[in-house]
Amino acid sequence: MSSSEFPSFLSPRLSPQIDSDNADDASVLKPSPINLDRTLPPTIISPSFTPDTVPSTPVPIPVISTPQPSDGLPDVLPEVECVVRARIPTTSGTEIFLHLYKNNMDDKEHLAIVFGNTIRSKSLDRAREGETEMDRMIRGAYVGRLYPGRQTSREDQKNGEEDTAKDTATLVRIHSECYTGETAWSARCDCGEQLDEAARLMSKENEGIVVYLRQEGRGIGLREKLKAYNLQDLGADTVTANILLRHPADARSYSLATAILLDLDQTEIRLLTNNPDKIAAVEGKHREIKVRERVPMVPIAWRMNSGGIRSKEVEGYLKTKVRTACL
Ligand SMILES: Nc1nc2c(ncn2[C@@H]2O[C@H](COP(=O)(O)OP(=O)(O)OP(=O)(O)O)[C@@H](O)[C@H]2O)c(=O)[nH]1
Repeated sequence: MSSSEFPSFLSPRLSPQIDSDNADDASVLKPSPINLDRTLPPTIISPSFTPDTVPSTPVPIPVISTPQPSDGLPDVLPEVECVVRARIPTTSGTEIFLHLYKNNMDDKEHLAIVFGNTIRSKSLDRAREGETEMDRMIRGAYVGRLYPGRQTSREDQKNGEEDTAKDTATLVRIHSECYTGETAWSARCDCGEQLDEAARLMSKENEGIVVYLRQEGRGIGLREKLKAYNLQDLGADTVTANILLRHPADARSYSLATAILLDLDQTEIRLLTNNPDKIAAVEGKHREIKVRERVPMVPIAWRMNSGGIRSKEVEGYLKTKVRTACL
C-alpha cells in the first residue's frame, strides 16, 4: 500500500470559514512565510531545513553517538505497571491499543498508544493472584480479539497475531500532553499536529508506540502554561516566559517513558523527535534503551504547500524551539 492510500490521521479540527464574497477576509487566512531569526546557526536554517518539497515520509538519521545525558537522570528507573489495555478503533480506520499505566513516582495516568497487535506489556500479561479469566479479559490481558461469549484470555494466539521476527527497531514518539494543542485547537504550538503525524507514520508501518506522558506545558502544568501564554502576548518568547514565572525552561522528565518502553519489551527504538535532550533522556542513565535512529518531525507548515498550522504565535514558538533542535 502506498503512503497516499493511507487515510488522513488528522483529528477533526476547526477549519477557517472563508467568506467567498469578501476576498479581503480570505487573504487574512493566507499562510505567511516563516521568518527565521537571522542569528540562528546556519546549520539549523540551511535550505535543507525548508526545502521546496519535503518527503512525506521523513528520512531517518542514524544515532552514531548519543549526546551526553543531561544532568538529573535517575539512577533507578521508576516502577510502572500496565493496569488496563483496550482496543480503540479510530476514525482513520487504524486500530490502536491504549495501555494505561500506574507508577511509583506520581499519581497520573500515563499512557502507551500501541499501533499493531504484536507489542505486549509484560506487566499486563503477568498473572494476578486470585484473578479469573474474566478478570484478565476485562483488564485487557488477552491475546487475539475479544468477542461475545469468549471464555478464556489465552486462546486466539494465532488469530491475527503472527510472531514474526522483526528486523527494524520500533518507531516511538514520546509525546507530552498538550491540552491546548490537542483539544482546544490552539495555533500557538504544533503539538496536536505532531501527534497526528506520529499516528500517521505508525499506521503506515502498522506498528509503533506513542508514549503519552501527562506533563502538560513542558512539565509546568496547564495553569502555569496559560500564564506563560499571557506573558508571550506581552512580548516574551516561550523560554523567557517560563523563566519569568520562575519555572525551568523545560521541566519534563522521560524516565517514565523509558520504564514504559522496557515494559513493552523495547530495547532498540527509532525515535520521532527534533529534541536532542529526549534521545539521551529516554535511553536512560545506564543506556537501558538504545535509540538506533532519530526520525525528524519537520513541522507541516515548513513543508511547501502542505498546510499545517499557521499563526504568528506558532511561528514564534517554532523559532524558539528550533534553537534547541537537532534537525
Ligand atoms: N511552558 C510552555 N509549554 C508549552 C508551550 N507550548 C507548548 N508547550 C508544551 O510543550 C510540550 C511539547 O514540547 P515541545 O518542546 O513543543 O516539543 P518536544 O516534545 O520537546 O520536541 P519534539 O519531540 O521535537 O516535538 C507540550 O507539553 C506542550 O503543552 C509554551 O509556550 N510554554
